[in-house]
Amino acid sequence: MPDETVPLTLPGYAHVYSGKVRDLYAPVDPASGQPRGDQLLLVASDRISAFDFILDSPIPDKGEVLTRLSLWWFSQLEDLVANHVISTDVPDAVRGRAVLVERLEMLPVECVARAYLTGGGLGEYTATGAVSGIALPAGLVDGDRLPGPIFTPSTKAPMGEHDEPIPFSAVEAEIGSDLAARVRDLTVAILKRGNEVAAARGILLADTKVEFGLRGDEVVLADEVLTPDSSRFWPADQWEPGHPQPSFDKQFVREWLTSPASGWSKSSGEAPPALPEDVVAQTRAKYVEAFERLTGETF
Ligand SMILES: CCOC(=O)Cn1cc(-c2ncnc(N)c2C#N)cn1
Repeated sequence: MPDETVPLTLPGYAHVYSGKVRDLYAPVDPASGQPRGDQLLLVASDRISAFDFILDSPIPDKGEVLTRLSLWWFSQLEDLVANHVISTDVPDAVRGRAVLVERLEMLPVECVARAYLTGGGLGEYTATGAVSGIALPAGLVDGDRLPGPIFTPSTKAPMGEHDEPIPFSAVEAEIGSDLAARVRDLTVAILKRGNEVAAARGILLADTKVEFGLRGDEVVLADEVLTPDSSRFWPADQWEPGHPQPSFDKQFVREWLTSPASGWSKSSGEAPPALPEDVVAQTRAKYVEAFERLTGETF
């Protein structure tokens, strides 16, 4: 298992940035020896995060499963929005879990849409009756489906910090009203389409986070799209509003980490212990199941 904690050395590529579970590289121009300014290599690791920690136990194939799922969604969404994908012809060391993408002028907004009320959105609703300034019907409980997906943007917080919810007016102030309306409408449409496809396969997408960049005046979908890392995946057959829903992909991890068997406490502030092999295997199987159910392909 490669060491997932440090960026890989990829001959011909310069490391640009590491997120919690993905790393960004730039191809190096052989003539100048400088990183190219027009392309990036987006590499998904097998790292998994839970309770805001990056766990010591990588999940084998997670990077490849989520990369292939994101690529499938990009193609499913091409009628709605252009995307940044150039090629999957990438170095052998990251084959299957990396994508060569067009470097865009990224918009400084985490574009979140919610089809169900939970997490931070539920907290805001409980306190104010609204989410991102959007008033919602009274009496909603954790896990309730919203009348329709709503746009609930956030700031792009530095690594390790939580994104801050911002009202639509702040997005307009940041990127202008026209562009704000375009990314709002696209984000909602992406989640709507995602749930149309996923519901028929027994999965509910409670919410999702997408990122857009600009290619001139054109809004282009970047980053990853509708994966279990960017969206809450819920098993449809266990959906029951009124309490936190089980996660399609992270339930085994969460249940073991919060069980006496782990010897760990969420409130301890300490890093969680490594996962037992069976929890790793069950979690891998859930990522593969989500991929196979949604795409109809065999991993
Ligand atoms: C470690 C992973 O970090 C991210 O994916 C966030 N991020 C995306 C970009 C980006 N920048 C220009 N063009 C793009 N096509 C992209 C993309 N995707 C930068 N950070």
